[in-house]
Amino acid sequence: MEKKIVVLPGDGIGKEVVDEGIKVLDTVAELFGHQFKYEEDVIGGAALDQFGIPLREETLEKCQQADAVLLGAVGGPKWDTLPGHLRPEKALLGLRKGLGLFANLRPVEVFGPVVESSTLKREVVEGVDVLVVRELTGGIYFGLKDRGEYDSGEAWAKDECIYSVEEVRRIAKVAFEAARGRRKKVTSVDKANVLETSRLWREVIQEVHQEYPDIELEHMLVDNAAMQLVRQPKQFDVLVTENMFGDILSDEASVLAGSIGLMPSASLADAGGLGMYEPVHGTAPDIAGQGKANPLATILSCAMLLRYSFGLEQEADVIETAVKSALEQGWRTPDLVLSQDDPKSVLGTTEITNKIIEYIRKSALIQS
Ligand SMILES: NC(=O)c1ccc[n+]([C@@H]2O[C@H](COP(=O)([O-])OP(=O)(O)OC[C@H]3O[C@@H](n4cnc5c(N)ncnc54)[C@H](O)[C@@H]3O)[C@@H](O)[C@H]2O)c1
Ligand SMILES: CC(C)[C@H](C(=O)O)[C@@H](O)C(=O)O
Ligand SMILES: [Mg+2]
Repeated sequence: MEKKIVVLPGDGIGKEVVDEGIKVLDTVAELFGHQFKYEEDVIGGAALDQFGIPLREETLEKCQQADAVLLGAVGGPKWDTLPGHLRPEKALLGLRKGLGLFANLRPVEVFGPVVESSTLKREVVEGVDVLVVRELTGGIYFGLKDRGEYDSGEAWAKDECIYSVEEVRRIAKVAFEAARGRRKKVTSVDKANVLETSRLWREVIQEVHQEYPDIELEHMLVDNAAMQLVRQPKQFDVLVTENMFGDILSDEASVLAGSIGLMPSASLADAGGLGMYEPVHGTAPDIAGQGKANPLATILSCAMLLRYSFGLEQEADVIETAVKSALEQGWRTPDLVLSQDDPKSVLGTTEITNKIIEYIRKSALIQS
């Protein structure tokens, strides 16, 4: 199979982890006889430094013509004082909107071997398998678009939260469809006791649910959901929510998995459309340049890329199994080690990737 992947490393650890993801994709391509062509471009702070804007029109066009996009992360202290429209993070929003990527899938799986990396009790997190379906191109992130912005020093600032019926309907369908292939339960998270957009959200979710009588639906207010997620996470199967709640709850859910460095994501458009794949975490300025960022979230995002954009199930499985094998054998990055007394073998970004590649090669050998 021949495919074109646009690679956008971004800033901070973005580049470090994306480099590792590409090594893994290259290994899979070699072993399974595929040809992946990469086209790299700058976005976020890197694009600001080079071109004076966080997202260039030609970058968006390149992505539109690609088969998939692999992204690291954007932002960092260097650009924190810039006005809103120049923030590196706006590049990400521009890409998501420009590519129509309204459905963000953030799986939260607790890998058995790293269950001790979670700060929560073993019996609470062991076996957790939640899919967060986050609406990605609506809500308060986009409401104020083209209507001006806050200038530091002004007496007030404003963000608008807007959702249309259609925006809610299409993400509801993604959630119910996903639940059909899982444990058949959807928890819709909103703030319907206060927000008008949440009242609309709840009504539309209920309406779409009529088409999915085989799926159990429950509604939960977001403050309670934040609490339930760490109190009793195994009650959740698919959790569907709006843009900002999904951002916050998915970072919170990373505590179940043991580290945000283990959390992959896929951002998808309508069925068959382009997909963008990125770790859930940011540019981690506190550890950037030290060779100790956990690349597994990006490597698992590459597996999602193969599965969702290229339909390469077996190749995706091989990557996921290799990640599990490396963890089972006790290999860890520093973020997964809670105590200095832990006897686990701690590896850097490149070293743990090399282990994953070793396991991928071994499993391909066994299968052939
Ligand atoms: N998708 C994105 O591009 C994205 C996502 C989140 C934050 N950001 C940006 O990143 C910058 C830093 O944000 P932040 O510090 O709030 O969040 P962050 O996710 O970058 O870091 C939070 C904490 O998690 C740790 N961490 C994150 N990823 C890790 C990894 N792979 N391995 C080991 N440890 C990891 C960091 O060291 C840090 O202690 C900000 O500019 C923010 O806007 C970008
Ligand atoms: C950097 C930021 C715009 C982004 C978001 O809020 O969506 C990030 O936190 C994420 O989770 O992908
Ligand atoms: Mg986030």
